[in-house]
Amino acid sequence: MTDALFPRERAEVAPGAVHVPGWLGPARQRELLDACRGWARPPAGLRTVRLPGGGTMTARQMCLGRHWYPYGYARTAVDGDGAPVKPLPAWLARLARDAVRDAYGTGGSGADAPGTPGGSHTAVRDDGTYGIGDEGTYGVADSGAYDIALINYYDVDARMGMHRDSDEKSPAPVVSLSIGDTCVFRFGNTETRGRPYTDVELRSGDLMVFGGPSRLAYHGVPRIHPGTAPPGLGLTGRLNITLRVSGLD
Ligand SMILES: O=C(O)CCC(=O)C(=O)O
Ligand SMILES: [Fe+2]
Repeated sequence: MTDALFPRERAEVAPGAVHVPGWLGPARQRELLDACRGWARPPAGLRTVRLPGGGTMTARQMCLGRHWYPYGYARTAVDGDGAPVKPLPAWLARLARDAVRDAYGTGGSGADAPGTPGGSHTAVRDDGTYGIGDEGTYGVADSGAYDIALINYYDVDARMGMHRDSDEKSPAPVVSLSIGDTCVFRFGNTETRGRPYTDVELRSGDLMVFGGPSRLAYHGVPRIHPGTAPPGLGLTGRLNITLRVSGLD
């Protein structure tokens, strides 16, 4: 009921960090969920990530394109079963580009309406670069294609501590897609793990893009709200897909 009274709107959480609620429609969420179930199977499937300090991450993870481990990228699951990482499909790389366009433009057409132009104020320029207004390209202009996906699965008790996505060489924005249970996503600043930060509720289908001045901001997931996934989706817990440009050869 609250949804109907107060529709959630696109919001710039920090400069270059944009939340687009409901960007993925129900059909697109189900497609992504099905794809994730396939990628989660071995080889190089879902794994528990061990941290150098001896702890483990509570969110379990799998990767496409390149394998992320603390703290770098490899072509094989070096801290898992050692198998070659699965390729990032072209459709997922295109989805990332569309996400950047829609987050930094004004069209908000959503991923269920492919090809819908972003509107007269779209931030996609003639030379193919993006930006909010005239503030800059936020690192997209010179970047190559989106070539990495990190996919995190959170059960009810999983969290992610405040960290920066800093193992990529490209300044291109990080694209984050959420499926399943709602979470609290904490978006902070580039200096410290602490305040100031903004807590954003990410629900199934929501998009977050963070680039430009926010590309290296600390962020984390302090909490999952159990049982909040859309009833028809058939997922217990939360999946998050972050898409990145590696800038690696
Ligand atoms: O689950 C999320 O929303 C954030 C994931 C994240 O920060 C990461 O994979 O680096
Ligand atoms: Fe991150």
